[in-house]
Amino acid sequence: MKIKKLALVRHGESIWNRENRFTGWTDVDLTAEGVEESYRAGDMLREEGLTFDMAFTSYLKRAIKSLDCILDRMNLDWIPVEKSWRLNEKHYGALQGLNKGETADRYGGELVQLWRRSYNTPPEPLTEDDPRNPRFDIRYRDVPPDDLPLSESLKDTINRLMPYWNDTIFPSLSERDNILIVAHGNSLRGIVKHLKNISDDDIAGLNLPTAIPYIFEFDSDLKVVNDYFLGNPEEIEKMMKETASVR
Ligand SMILES: O=C(O)[C@@H](COP(=O)(O)O)OP(=O)(O)O
Repeated sequence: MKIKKLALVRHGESIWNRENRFTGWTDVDLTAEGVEESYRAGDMLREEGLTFDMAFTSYLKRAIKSLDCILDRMNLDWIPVEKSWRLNEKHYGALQGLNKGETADRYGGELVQLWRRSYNTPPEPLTEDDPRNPRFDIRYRDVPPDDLPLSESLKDTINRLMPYWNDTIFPSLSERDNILIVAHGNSLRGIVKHLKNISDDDIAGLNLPTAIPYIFEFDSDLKVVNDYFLGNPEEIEKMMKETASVR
């Protein structure tokens, strides 16, 4: 039986990850460590003997540049890459740019955790005239304006992600052997929730560390038969705890 593989990788550390700020759709770059850990992710995938026929990423440079680093280390710079705004991070609304720890001090840790990890509750939206409204950003000019968010819950993120998963990413697995998605903490949590049928409550407990490949194996009927992270389980556990906290 031919096993097909999907690798999910959250981008390497971004400048706002380092500064502990809510990022969402803000297009911040990688730190030097973020570049290094993305290269390391490429090494891990190569050493695992994996190769990919196609890759998908978001419209945000922290994911695009991480993907480039991974493909570079795998000598796969040539494979087709498709970008979609639907793989962007959850839109963090008016929280974007704020320090996560300071926001918890101001509003209380519980409310901040609700904004970060609840399934249904979006943060306060940006105002329509906020210069950060994605309608003012040329990269989204082909997206129907009503589809562009001013804030999102995980549920909203999944709702805009699933059409792309169902119409493009998942069908590509029928034609290809292995595919790679480099995206974001919350957009990838949406994909994992779907693939593992995780409940709305339990998905709050999944915290994906930066640049750690998460592999899903599919049988010939494209049913998930196995999933595992690459790397040292104890270190990954520690990184997940760090991702979960607001510091
Ligand atoms: O938008 C952000 O701040 C982080 C996730 O933050 P949390 O939901 O973990 O607070 O997204 P990413 O760095 O994966 O693009």
